[in-house]
Amino acid sequence: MDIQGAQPAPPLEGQIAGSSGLPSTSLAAHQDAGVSSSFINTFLGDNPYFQAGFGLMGVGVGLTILRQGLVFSTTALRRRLLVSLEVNNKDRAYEWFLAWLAHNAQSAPSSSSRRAQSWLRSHQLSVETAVEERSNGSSSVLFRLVAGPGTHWFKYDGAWMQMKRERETRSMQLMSQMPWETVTVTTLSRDRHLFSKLLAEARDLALRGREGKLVIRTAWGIEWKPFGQPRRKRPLHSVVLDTGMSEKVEQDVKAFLHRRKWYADRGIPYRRGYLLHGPPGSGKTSYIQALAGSLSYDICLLNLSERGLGDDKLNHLLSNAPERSFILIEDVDAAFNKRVQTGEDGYQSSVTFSGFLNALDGVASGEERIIFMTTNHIEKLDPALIRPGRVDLSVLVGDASPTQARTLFTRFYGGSESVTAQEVVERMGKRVEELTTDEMRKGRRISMAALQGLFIRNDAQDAVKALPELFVETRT
Ligand SMILES: Nc1ncnc2c1ncn2[C@@H]1O[C@H](COP(=O)(O)OP(=O)(O)OP(=O)(O)O)[C@@H](O)[C@H]1O
Repeated sequence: MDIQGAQPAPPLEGQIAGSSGLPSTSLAAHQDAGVSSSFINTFLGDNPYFQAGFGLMGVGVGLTILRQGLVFSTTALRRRLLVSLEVNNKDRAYEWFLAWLAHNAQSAPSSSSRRAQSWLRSHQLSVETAVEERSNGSSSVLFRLVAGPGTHWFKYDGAWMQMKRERETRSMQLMSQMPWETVTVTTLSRDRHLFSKLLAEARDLALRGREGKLVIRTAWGIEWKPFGQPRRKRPLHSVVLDTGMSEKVEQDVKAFLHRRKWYADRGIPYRRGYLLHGPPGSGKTSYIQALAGSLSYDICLLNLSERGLGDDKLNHLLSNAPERSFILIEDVDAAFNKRVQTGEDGYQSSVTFSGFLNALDGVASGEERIIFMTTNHIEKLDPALIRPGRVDLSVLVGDASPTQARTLFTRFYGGSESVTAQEVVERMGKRVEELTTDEMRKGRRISMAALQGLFIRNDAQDAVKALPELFVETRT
């Protein structure tokens, strides 16, 4: 092939003029225009660089339009076909959902629950450590693998779901100093009804784990957070108080709980304060925990010496305790006996005595509130603290009375099927009561905690023998 012949002839001025369609007389007049037109044509039509630039630009624009079209149609499709659920770690459902997912991941797919077949499709896992208490009192530490930050897939009730766990690393929750986290679950729109089922299952699983358990919360900044795993409830009758005392407190709390409307009708703040005072080891704390458990209440443990706790935070915490919970302030005498609260390390808390009094009965107090305070030294308490309205019922929980000692003995060693064994226990129980009465006449006492220790260490006969040695002179 003749390559020369195939090349276009170089353009001539005449050809350009001719091609413009002008008569030859106007050629001179339009010479300038012809020159520039020729220049543009040369530049646009024949310059390979310019042609390539235009081509590239065209391709770029085309691609951008295509991409935007794709984004647009994907978004539209997502909107129509997919549905997402977002839960952040401020919400209680967050923990429930992760625990539910971990639970099903461990038991699937041979799980007895066919509906909740779910398992993690991911290599990004986080560990959660839990302490499991067994019915015989022993406990073991369990590691549960939960979905870590990243993308995971699971199947629930026949529907595939994508779960994205994201952690915000640049900002922290102000009070708890925990990072913000979000879980987004996405599935097909037609399966949206599964979200509420799934959340209900997660909630039920969490609550089932708490059934028969007592949740103890402590303050984290201005929030109440569970402290450790829920504990097994202690039966109320296992805390042996002096005759009628347990019933007195229990009935008072129950009566209060039934009088919500009565308080509202009279415009009285719906709150009640209890003070349990007495020597160490007499069962004050155990009783409050057992009572909370028997009423299906939780405990919010408030430490007034806590670093960083000021009047404002205290006020907020007391006004925003979770529903169905007792606020427990232990050793309240230690906190304010000099009206300045000093921690063991010399740290002085910024909670002031007047701030505490205001928080107890200030205007900001929340709806229902039950506060229990304990002390070993009621005489050290400021009268302002124990006046009615702040403390409505004050109960002395003392050292073991003869009846208490005998009841505790029977609880430890009784319960035999055999009549003769029961008789022996009964006889020895009476002996414990006599011994205790004798010692008390001499002005000597024993705490319930010491009795419990004695009964744990010895069999019935040895316990009765060793009993007199444990009495101490009455405390002044
Ligand atoms: N009345 C009681 N009945 C049964 N057990 C008791 C009783 N009193 C104390 N105990 C046992 O003694 C231990 C200590 O009890 P607890 O902490 O409740 O006493 P406390 O009065 O709150 O003591 P402190 O004033 O030192 O805080 C617990 O293990 C508890 O089981």
